Amino acid sequence: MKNSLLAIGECMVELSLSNSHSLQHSFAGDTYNSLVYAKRWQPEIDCFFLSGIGQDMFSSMMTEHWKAHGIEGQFVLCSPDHNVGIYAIKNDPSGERQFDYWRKDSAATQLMYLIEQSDSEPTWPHFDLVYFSGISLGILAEDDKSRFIDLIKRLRSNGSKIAFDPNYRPKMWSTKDHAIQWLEAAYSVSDIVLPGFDDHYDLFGHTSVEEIVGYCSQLHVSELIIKAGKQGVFAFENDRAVCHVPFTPAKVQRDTTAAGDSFAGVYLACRMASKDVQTAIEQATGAAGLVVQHQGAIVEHSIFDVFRQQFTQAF
Ligand SMILES: Nc1ncnc2c1ncn2[C@@H]1O[C@H](COP(=O)(O)OP(=O)(O)OP(=O)(O)O)[C@@H](O)[C@H]1O
Ligand SMILES: O=C(O)C(=O)C[C@H](O)[C@H](O)CO
Repeated sequence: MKNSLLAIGECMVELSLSNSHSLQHSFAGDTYNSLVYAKRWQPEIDCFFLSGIGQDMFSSMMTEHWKAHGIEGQFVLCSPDHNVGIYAIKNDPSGERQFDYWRKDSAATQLMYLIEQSDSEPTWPHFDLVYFSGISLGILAEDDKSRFIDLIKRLRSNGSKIAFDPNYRPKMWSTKDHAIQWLEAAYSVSDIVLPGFDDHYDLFGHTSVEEIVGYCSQLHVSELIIKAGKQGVFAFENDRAVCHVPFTPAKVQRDTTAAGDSFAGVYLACRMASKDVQTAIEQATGAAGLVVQHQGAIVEHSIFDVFRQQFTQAF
């Protein structure tokens, strides 16, 4: 059992409309969501979040949220003059989500400056697995993106395994080529990559799983998990097909926010607990199938735990 997981990225205030048309809030962000689901699936994993927060009211409420979810925030850095970001979820009648953001210049965008200024990196322990995403990179200034990739390289050369989800958000990139440049940099420093088929279709025009595998092979990705929507999930290890897990539609699709994040969190937690790739995908798709039935990124703990207990009995 590998025991420590570090996720790097941005957690924001999440706003969504409740049934009564009043606003409800929570705290979410793609890599943070994955961390919460990893912790819920394998509570024995020590889950750490690395980000920037501010001195605003929402920053303190956010760190309380982390504590309540068992997420260790001791490496988080506090900016004296930047606040945390906000996003709002809009759902269409089929539950597909769209986001509006208020995150420009948020504290998380200052991460590289905050790390360097605090000189905290030498104090970090070894992390068995480090997880980041295209959003973790996309929020950073151009120079900071290179420094971030260098940080990942250092963690990797110190023995951490690296996992990456492209989570392509077109608005974060000036052009597709800009996104591709950094996605390639991220793939080349990662061991496990979890792309959506749509990410590769939108960015490269890939229309088959084989094309995606061919592309990732050049970048030496050793564990490739392709989430291909209704075609299911395809797994490859060192370019060799390992398994295909078919899509099982949820009873209702209320809000697809964090479907991919919960998938990633549960998948990585299972792999850290030495489960094989197929079992990890089956458990991850099960968890994501629950998450889409609920509003917001993080499903209420009690509902999720009951689900996990019942679902994992079958394994
Ligand atoms: N309606 C659904 N029913 C069951 N499972 C679903 C449904 N929608 C998504 N999933 C599961 O979630 C996984 C990830 O979904 P998807 O690729 O749409 O996420 P995503 O676009 O990365 O989402 P996000 O960026 O919000 O996290 C799918 O591979 C599937 O296993
Ligand atoms: O879009 C982002 O940056 C977010 O992290 C918001 C959502 O929680 C996330 O996208 C869901 O995958």
